[in-house]
Amino acid sequence: MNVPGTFTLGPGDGNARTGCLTTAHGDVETPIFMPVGTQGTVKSLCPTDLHDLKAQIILGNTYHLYLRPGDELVAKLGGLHRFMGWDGPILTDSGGFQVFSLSGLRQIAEEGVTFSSHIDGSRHLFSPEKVIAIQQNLGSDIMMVLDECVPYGADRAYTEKSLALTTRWARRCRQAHPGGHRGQLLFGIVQGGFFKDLRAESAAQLLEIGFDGYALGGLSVGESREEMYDILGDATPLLPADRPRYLMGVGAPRDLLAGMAAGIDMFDCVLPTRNARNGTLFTFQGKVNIKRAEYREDDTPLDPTCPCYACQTFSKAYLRHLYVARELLSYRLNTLHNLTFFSIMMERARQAIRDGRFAAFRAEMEAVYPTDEE
Ligand SMILES: CCNc1nc2cc3[nH]c(NC)nc3cc2c(=O)[nH]1
Ligand SMILES: [Zn+2]
Repeated sequence: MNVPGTFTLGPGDGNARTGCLTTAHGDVETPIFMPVGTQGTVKSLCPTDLHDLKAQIILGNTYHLYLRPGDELVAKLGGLHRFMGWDGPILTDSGGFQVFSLSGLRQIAEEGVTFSSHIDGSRHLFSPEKVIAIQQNLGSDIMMVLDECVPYGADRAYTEKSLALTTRWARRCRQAHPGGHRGQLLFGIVQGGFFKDLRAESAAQLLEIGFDGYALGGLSVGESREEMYDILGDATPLLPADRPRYLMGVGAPRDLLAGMAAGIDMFDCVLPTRNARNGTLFTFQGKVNIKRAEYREDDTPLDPTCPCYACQTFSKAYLRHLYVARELLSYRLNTLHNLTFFSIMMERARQAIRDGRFAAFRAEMEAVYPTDEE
């Protein structure tokens, strides 16, 4: 068993690469898509479902779990793995992004960010030290530093000032969690908005501090696809090739392919789980909007090539009925299917990279997923 944090590169194809990241709860084959389990659950699924669809690692949100049920409680009950019954790797974000996108009345200062809970309005402070303590309590295998996700459209002066603070926070996070502490890894987050020189500065500063992996933050925040790809292509090579590279909040099939082509190893996005709940299903023949009337009498499976329980057991007509009737089973079957699709797509991508045919695989998928509006 390798030491947590060991990252072994496998065959590559252009900038795309395969790898294996060792964590305290098992190895993760990359490139990997991480299902989002915001409040200690991937909505509507049991951990057994996640194992069945070959999920390797899931994401938990520090902001939510800190507010409810509380990180101290989770620690007292044995940590997040035991609490939620998931024995595989868990990555927790640092809450920074949720604070900026969910809470009200937030103030940013040297000490950290103060905010009001979206649940009961109570006031809280997330300092670098605090978010490290929370993630240590949760016992996640990969922790993220506290950062400011610079809003899309921020000017250079704001971006520069924010970057300097984010780097000081990253240093404080590293000091609060020295390398190898209890096998929990710590990833830094590159910011710098859409200014390439600031992105380079951010990456260099984080490298100097030294992290177990490096994330690209501040993307998928409302920018156009071309703006994201421009920064992606420019910033990814700045991240050390021998450490995992994580593109936060991405994404649609097309964006996963672009990320892998640029050399990204890890992804997370609410798309498959959120879209499942609004009836948008992903198949290898393209997207299916299950609520459409055309499926009312369609007795065929959603995707005959899909091994998931929903496709092996039910017709589109039934899936449509459940959705229209707002039945709970609709969320479960749709989520099972969408995460199975993402899991299979990533497995096929890893194999395509190993076989040196990633470009062909990407073209094949893009023919089916031309320009996802997401
Ligand atoms: C770990 C918390 N920090 C942190 N999370 C993020 C989550 C994102 N999710 C999206 N699009 C859905 N962009 C993101 C950027 C960041 C980012 O810049 N920082
Ligand atoms: Zn399926």
